[in-house]
Amino acid sequence: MENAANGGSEIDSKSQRKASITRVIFDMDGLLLDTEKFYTEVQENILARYNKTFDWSLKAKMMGKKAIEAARVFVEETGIGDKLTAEDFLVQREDMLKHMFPTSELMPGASRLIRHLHANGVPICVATGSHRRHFELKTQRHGELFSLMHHIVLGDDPEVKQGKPSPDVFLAAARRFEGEPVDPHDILVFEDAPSGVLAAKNAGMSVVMVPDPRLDSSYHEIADQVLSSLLDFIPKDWGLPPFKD
Ligand SMILES: O=P(O)(O)OC[C@H](O)CO
Ligand SMILES: [Mg+2]
Repeated sequence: MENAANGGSEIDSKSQRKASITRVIFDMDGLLLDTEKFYTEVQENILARYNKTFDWSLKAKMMGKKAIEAARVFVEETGIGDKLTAEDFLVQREDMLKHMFPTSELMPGASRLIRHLHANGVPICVATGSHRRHFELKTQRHGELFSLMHHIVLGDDPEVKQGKPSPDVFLAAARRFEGEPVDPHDILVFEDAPSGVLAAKNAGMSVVMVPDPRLDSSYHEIADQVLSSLLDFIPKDWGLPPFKD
C-alpha cells in the first residue's frame, strides 16, 4: 500500500483499483452506527470483575462477529472460560447493552452517503452480524434512514450459517437485490471490522474499510481502500454518482 498525499483522510490507497460498482452493502455496527463503544464498555466492565483488562487486540478478534461467536472468543482469549461460559457472558452483557442500544447515534457521514446513493438510484442494503432484537434496539431512532435500504440481512438470518469472516451474510445480501444475479465484483462493501473486511473479500467483493483509529494498522492490509471517515469517501472513484454538495 502507498500513503495518499491528501491530508490523511485516506489512510492507505492501492494503485490498482477500482471496480465499477453497481450495488453497495453497508455493515452496521461501528460503520453506520456508533455502537462498538457500547460493546467495548460492557466488556471492560465484565473483565474488571476478573481483574483483567480489555484491549484492542481482543476487540479486533470479536468485532463484527455473531454474538455467540464473539462470546466464545472473549472467554477463551481471556482465560476465564472455567469461571464464565460464553452463554453466561451474553446474559451478563445483555443487562447493560439493552439500556445502551436505544441511544445509538449515527457515525459521521453515514446519513449523507446513504441518502446520496438512494437519491441516485444505487441499490443499497445492510449486512450485519447483529441479530434481530439488537438491530431493533439500535435502530429505534433511525427508522427513516434504514428504510432507505433495499433490504437488511441480520446475523440470525437462516441463510447466514456462519458469521463474519464467513462470506455468508454478504452473499445472502447480494442475492436479495432485485433483477439479474449481481457479480460480486460489482458490489462495494463498507466495513469497520477485520472479520467483516475478510468476509467481504471471501465473497469476492471490493471493500472500503473505515476502521477505529485504535485498531492495529496491520488489519488494513486486505481492504481495497481505508478511510478515516465515511465523510472522506469519493463516489466517483468507484464509478458511483458524485456528490453535488
Ligand atoms: O458490525 P456488524 O454490524 O456486523 O455487527 C456485529 C456485532 O453485532 C458487533 O460487533
Ligand atoms: Mg461493524
